[in-house]
Amino acid sequence: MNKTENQMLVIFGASGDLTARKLIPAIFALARDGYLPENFVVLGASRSPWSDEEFRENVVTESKHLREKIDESQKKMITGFADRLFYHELSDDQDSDYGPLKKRIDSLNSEHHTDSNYIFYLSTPPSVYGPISKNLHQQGLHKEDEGWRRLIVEKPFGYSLETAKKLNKSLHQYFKEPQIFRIDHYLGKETVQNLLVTRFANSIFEPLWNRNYIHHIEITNAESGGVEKRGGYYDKSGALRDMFQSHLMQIIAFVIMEPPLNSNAEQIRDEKLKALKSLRVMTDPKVLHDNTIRAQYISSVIDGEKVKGYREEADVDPESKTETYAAIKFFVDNWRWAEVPFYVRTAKRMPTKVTEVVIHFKTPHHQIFKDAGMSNKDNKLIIRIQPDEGILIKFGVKVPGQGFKVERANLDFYYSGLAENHVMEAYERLLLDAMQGDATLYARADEVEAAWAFVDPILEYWKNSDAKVHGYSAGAWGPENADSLIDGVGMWRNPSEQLADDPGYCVIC
Ligand SMILES: NC(=O)C1=CN([C@@H]2O[C@H](COP(=O)(O)OP(=O)(O)OC[C@H]3O[C@@H](n4cnc5c(N)ncnc54)[C@H](OP(=O)(O)O)[C@@H]3O)[C@@H](O)[C@H]2O)C=CC1
Ligand SMILES: O=C1O[C@H](COP(=O)(O)O)[C@@H](O)[C@H](O)[C@H]1O
Repeated sequence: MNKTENQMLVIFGASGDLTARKLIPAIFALARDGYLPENFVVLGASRSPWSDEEFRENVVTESKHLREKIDESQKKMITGFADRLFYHELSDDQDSDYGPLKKRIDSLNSEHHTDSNYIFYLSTPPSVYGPISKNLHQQGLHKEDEGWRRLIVEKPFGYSLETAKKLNKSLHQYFKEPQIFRIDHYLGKETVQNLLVTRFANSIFEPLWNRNYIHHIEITNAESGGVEKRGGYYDKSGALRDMFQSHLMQIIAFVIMEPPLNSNAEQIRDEKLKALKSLRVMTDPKVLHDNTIRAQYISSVIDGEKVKGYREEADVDPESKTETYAAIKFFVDNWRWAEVPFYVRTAKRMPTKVTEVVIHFKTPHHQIFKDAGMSNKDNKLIIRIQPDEGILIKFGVKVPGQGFKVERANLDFYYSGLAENHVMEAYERLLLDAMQGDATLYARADEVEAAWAFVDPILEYWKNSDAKVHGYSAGAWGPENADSLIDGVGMWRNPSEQLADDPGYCVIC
């Protein structure tokens, strides 16, 4: 295990939703599981006029988010944990606020022996990432003379290629690239990391991982929830910016990248960058028309309850054209993937919450059992990212008895079946990595820009053309024409069922 040095975590946006819902529960879990160093404190900073005590109550002792995640035996640890939390009020986020903030950091550092090692976590609206970094720089808090200094930046990272470049430029004025950790919580998911292991640690997969054996690849990211309380943010963003540009592009990069020289952060990120740069950027309106679909959920009844349509959600423009469903077909212009189509869809208000990658293999060139019941779409590798994290392989077996009747069979693996099956939450894993200075699972500046370079023309096309915003009933698998995108190769897999329920003989369950 890497060493976690004594340190202080300074969270900007400490009074916000993310801090209470994800960050503090993740830090608590790290403390509970013995991952924190001996000397460790959290300093929350935001404009709400809270005391240390109020901060501790709001995010720890009275927090429903933390209580939901822990059992009776862990409740005893809460008080000791809360004592490691402090709060500093920024009066109105003025430059003049940062002198007093620096003093507070210095005094906590001497009192708690955090060895001048600081992580600054930007969990504020993106518009203040630049100003906060500038102020930290002005106070000399970027300098690594005594301890080290790191900056974690939340998503969204930019709104377009241009704004992402501007943000990178602005952050690079104040911090060096190796100090900057751009978070993408999907990279913290165990099964996303397992994509690399599946591919590069198994000689039964890697030799097949190319255009010679793979027919097409399908990725589904579905959420059953709607926009919840984030209508204001989401209406300016949409599914392509919110999920595709970040999380799905990272998954795509892991699926298509070449083997890195080793598992070091820079080697992996170099290969991801090369992979993202090899996506065929679509600019021709006809190509964009034929290969992209956008849609919005419309009001419907789910389990006897009426569910609002997207345009009726709070803080959403009643005439909004923002997509809550996006499906994109694309190609990758390199030797490994030439002519292999990729189909990726992401949406809110689908029948279930699921994320999976499906590798569809080609049929054997010479088929001696084609009249024996084996359809040509039967060899699949399904990598289930969430829920029921695991892997399923589908292949043909002979039905016992006379003759050669072929049926599909499943071979599956579930993380839940492992004796050691504690799957770390994404934020736990990523925070621990940043505490240890490991940037492998964080996005680099050039990667983020490469992802935007692919997405930008689609957004531009949707904004400027009259490309239709289709409707789909909340709780359905997208608009009626969703299948038209993929019908050249079959149908979208229905991922509603648990992996094990997928039809086929269960060979090892
Ligand atoms: N919530 C979530 O599930 C997710 C959030 N994110 C990202 O995390 C970040 C925070 O999100 P979330 O917690 O939901 O947002 P909230 O609106 O709940 O919180 C924002 C926080 O920033 C503080 N803040 C607002 N304006 C300023 C300012 N000018 N200077 C300093 N602090 C400011 C607010 O506190 P105060 O008013 O007291 O200053 C508050 O603590 C955003 O970038 C979001 O996109 C990413 C993924 C998921
Ligand atoms: O970043 C985001 O992710 C969530 C989905 O995350 P998951 O881990 O629950 O799959 C999404 O709901 C949100 O809109 C988006 O901003």
